[in-house]
Amino acid sequence: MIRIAIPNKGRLYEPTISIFKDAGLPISGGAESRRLFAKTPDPDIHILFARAADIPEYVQDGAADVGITGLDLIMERGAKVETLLDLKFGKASLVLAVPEDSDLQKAQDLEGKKIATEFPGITSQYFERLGVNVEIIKVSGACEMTPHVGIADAIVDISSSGTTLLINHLKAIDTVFSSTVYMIANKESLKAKDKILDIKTALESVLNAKQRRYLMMNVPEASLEAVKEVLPGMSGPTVMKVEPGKLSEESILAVHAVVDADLIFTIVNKLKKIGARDILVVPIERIMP
Ligand SMILES: Nc1ncnc2c1ncn2[C@@H]1O[C@H](COP(=O)(O)OP(=O)(O)OP(=O)(O)O)[C@@H](O)[C@H]1O
Ligand SMILES: O=P(O)(O)OC[C@H]1O[C@H](OP(=O)(O)OP(=O)(O)O)[C@H](O)[C@@H]1O
Ligand SMILES: [Mg+2]
Repeated sequence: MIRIAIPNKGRLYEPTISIFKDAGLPISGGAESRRLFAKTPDPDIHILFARAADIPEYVQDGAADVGITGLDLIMERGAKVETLLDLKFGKASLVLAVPEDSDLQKAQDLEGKKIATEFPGITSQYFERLGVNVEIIKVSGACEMTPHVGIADAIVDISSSGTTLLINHLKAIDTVFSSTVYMIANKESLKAKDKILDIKTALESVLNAKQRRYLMMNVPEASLEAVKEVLPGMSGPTVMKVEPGKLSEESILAVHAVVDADLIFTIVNKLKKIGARDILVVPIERIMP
């Protein structure tokens, strides 16, 4: 049996549910129902809902074999786990920020100052690395308020859009840590349970697919070589003969290819110019190389 701990609420909940669904492991009976456990279509794979911040510990201790949570939370706990895969969502930075009218411009200017944070571990490592002595004040929320009430001179806090800093008249002067969500595993479980790597492969296939599109088009046979030049494809395009219709004797081929999502705009324009038509761009659910 494999137990996967996933966030039970907050920003990471929905995208985690969604990637498991796309990976072919839809989770039935979500955390909205206040349940602690849920099932997947694989009778061997069970879900445990937990606070994102507690997941590194659960995985380290073996309460869960696999966990999905933010790299910042994993580092903060100093959890001894295997980091298997960057899932690329839940992007956020831990930034060092000071009041916007402050003269403090860089970490070195904070010698002897007070820093409020929800991440004392990562923050103290950051200042130690720079050889700057600071006093760390641990808070458990509303960190942005602390410089304005004399509790701290600066903060290290999560920033994503930057809106919260702006509203609270703070400016970031350095990035302390960049975080995304990771799949982690218990070290012993990883050695004993092969299926953990199958789960990793399934999640990886969803990430691969997100960056690609399936392109379908009809091409006059005479344009095939030109079309092939435009299509970078994973391997060469698939080419199929289209049965001639009643109205046209022209020899038409159906061409299919997988292409990089970032290149779609350029490629489709080129294809139109060299005679491709009936072009369809389709999302892909998973790609297993
Ligand atoms: N804008 C953001 N604010 C806070 N955390 C974020 C943000 N974007 C991504 N994250 C990541 O989400 C994780 C924190 O998730 P958590 O569920 O603890 O907080 P939350 O989504 O703010 O929920 P809540 O604070 O309501 O419990 C961290 O790994 C963090 O890096
Ligand atoms: O750069 P932004 O997009 O504004 O996001 C950053 C803010 O979001 C988080 O707070 P959250 O809303 O989770 O409230 P919390 O402090 O109660 O966790 C985080 O602690 C910052 O305050
Ligand atoms: Mg929060």
